[in-house]
Amino acid sequence: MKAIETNHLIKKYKDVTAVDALCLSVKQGELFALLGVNGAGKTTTIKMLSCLTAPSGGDAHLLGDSVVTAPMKVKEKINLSPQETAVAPNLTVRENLEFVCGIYGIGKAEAGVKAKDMIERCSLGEIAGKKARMLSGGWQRRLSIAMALISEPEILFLDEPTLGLDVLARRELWDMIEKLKGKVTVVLTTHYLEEAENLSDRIGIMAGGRLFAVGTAEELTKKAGKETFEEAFVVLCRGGGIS
Ligand SMILES: Nc1ncnc2c1ncn2[C@@H]1O[C@H](COP(=O)(O)OP(=O)(O)OP(=O)(O)O)[C@@H](O)[C@H]1O
Repeated sequence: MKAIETNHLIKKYKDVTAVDALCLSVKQGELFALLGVNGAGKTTTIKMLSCLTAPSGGDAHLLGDSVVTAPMKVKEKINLSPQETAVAPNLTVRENLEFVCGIYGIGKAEAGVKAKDMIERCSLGEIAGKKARMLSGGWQRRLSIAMALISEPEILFLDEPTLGLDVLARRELWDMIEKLKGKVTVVLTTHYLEEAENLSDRIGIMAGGRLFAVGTAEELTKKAGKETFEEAFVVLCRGGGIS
């Protein structure tokens, strides 16, 4: 069974078609990057797949369940770390993790164990007692991802996980995401070509709500007849008529 299978998925906002008949398939355990220019439809795609917004047409199945007819079942299997880091500023890192456990109905004792485990897994030990508002952007993003992982999702969506981070913080976050490879299916959106190239198993290039090309960075570079992935990205986007 595929982790994600979309069938002509569409989202329209009045006269704007944000996502236009998207057909995409992601394997279980795969790290898939959705790459595209501003307004390409990446966030809208993630929002439909994580049941935050209903499609205007088409459907998507996540591990066999439809976002249209079985969104509650889908929600049990997925989680999302949104573009705007959603941490409670006045709670410590540990308290944020325990708070999320509470949302999932996990009792206090188990929440403590889970939070401790997540602090270890995500290497948050040195900041576990700090209030979230005192953390740098990079640490806040790491906490946000840890909070999304605590429900043990089979599919994790990361919307622009390293947006605005410095080079070092980005590399640290990459290490964290890399560790999830093969264990959790990850779909991330990004503007950074090197992020998609370094982290992902496959890349989908979106523009104007449509998916123009899918493949490994190497395959896409070859397909475009270019030396570098950056050159290939430009060619593939222009080929889609969005230069
Ligand atoms: N709630 C909304 N109401 C109206 N239009 C919207 C809404 N959300 C998105 N759009 C439009 O849909 C299109 C796709 O937007 P989306 O945010 O999905 O793109 P994106 O690829 O994530 O862009 P970015 O990289 O800038 O975040 C854009 O034209 C955007 O203006």
